[in-house]
Amino acid sequence: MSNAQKVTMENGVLNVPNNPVIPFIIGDGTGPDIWNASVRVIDAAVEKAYNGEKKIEWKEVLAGEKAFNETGEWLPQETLDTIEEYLIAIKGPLTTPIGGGFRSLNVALRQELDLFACLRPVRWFEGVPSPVKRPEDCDMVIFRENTEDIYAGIEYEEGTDEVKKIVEFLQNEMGVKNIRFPETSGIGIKPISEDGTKRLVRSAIQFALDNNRKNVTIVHKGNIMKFTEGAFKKWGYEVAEQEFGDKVFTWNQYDEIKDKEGVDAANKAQADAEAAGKMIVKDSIADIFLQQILTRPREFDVVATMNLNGDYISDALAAQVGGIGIAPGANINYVTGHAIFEATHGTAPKYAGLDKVNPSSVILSAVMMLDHLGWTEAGEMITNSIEKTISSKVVTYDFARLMDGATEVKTSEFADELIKNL
Ligand SMILES: NC(=O)C1=CN([C@@H]2O[C@H](COP(=O)(O)OP(=O)(O)OC[C@H]3O[C@@H](n4cnc5c(N)ncnc54)[C@H](OP(=O)(O)O)[C@@H]3O)[C@@H](O)[C@H]2O)C=CC1
Ligand SMILES: O=C(O)CCC(=O)C(=O)O
Ligand SMILES: [Mg+2]
Repeated sequence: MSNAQKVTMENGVLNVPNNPVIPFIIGDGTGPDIWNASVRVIDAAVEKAYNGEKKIEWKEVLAGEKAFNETGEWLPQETLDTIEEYLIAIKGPLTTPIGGGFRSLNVALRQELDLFACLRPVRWFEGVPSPVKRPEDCDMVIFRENTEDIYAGIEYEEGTDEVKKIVEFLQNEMGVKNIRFPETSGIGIKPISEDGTKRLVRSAIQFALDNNRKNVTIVHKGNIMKFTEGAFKKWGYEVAEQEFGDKVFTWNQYDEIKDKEGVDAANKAQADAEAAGKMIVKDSIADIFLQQILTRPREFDVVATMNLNGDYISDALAAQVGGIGIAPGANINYVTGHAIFEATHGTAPKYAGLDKVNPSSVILSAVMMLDHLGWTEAGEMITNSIEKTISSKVVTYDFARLMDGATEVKTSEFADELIKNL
């Protein structure tokens, strides 16, 4: 008889039984290849780390093509209810059609379950091929706001009655004169709120303090989008100063001191704060940020940003440490405890069913999940095995094409190798 039980959360603390039920979504495209390899590695690590005393009871829930084929719905309510009930889940990538069709199921899962923080750690593993000279200098954690921004899906298609109404409202009631081609524009709306910003930046700062990270950078395009991205910066600094004032020093405080007392006083205030062990909270405009993470990655650590910036930054930083094949992530609501772990990459449809792509992103997402559950020994075992396997140059196609003397293996064979090296 199965002893499987739910993971629960009480007073902000997760309660994890030895046989937790964890729902999983297999994913579209390369999802099944990756999942079938990953689950073997996760189970083997848990078995070995706890001598069989702990075991995950996997519960499949449907989304995407498999859900549509079996139920006629892309994201059945039962899937949302199950994840709501069992708290922690893991998923493969899901396809989103471009320019029409249904809206992103990945985004829908995040919004429906209010998983407001998309956490994407970016670090280099010894031996992984990278386009930069010193990939080891890149060690960052992205906190991407996951429920707002243009991802809220408030968009009106060119030529429709809806867009006509919006354009007329903007022109007639709001005095807008600069819609360049009003007859042929589609319109998207970008909501960014104080509540949404503050809960995200609060989580990022708390994470940075708990994990002894060097600094938090608020990344925005506030010079152009003043009341959305600019407000994100303002509210971000407010959280930092009002809620973490004894633990952080902000560049906003630096600027205020500089304006009143001059640059020397501001430099001294920052130096004193750092000497007192305070963490720096700074900000960067998104375009220059994308240059500086390449040229001076050591200056950045935890990154707090909005949904679209976070999406771009995730893939750009992944490239720096070896690519999207080794880029894990988690979508978390720190208040309710709900979390869905998933890779940064998508379904890579051209490789679907070929048993070819790198499963490391999903496997490392599972490591994040094991750490989140407090099963750090199993997570560490997997991380060590990935390092050992890559160092021995046994890798999937994405790394093999960039490495001299590599042995290219299939997704399933890479998993075999990881299990052998646990
Ligand atoms: N969270 C999610 O579920 C996400 C879903 N998507 C969806 O996925 C679909 C495809 O999106 P697309 O823009 O092509 O992006 P993808 O991330 O799916 O793939 C782009 C490229 O990245 C490389 N890649 C992706 N996954 C792996 C892997 N596991 N191992 C090695 N290389 C990998 C491949 O590069 P190469 O060609 O160089 O070999 C691939 O062609 C879209 O429908 C999109 O909406 C996208 C992102 C996230
Ligand atoms: O939902 C999608 O199709 C894309 C999502 C995405 O790019 C991401 O989560 O980084
Ligand atoms: Mg993306």
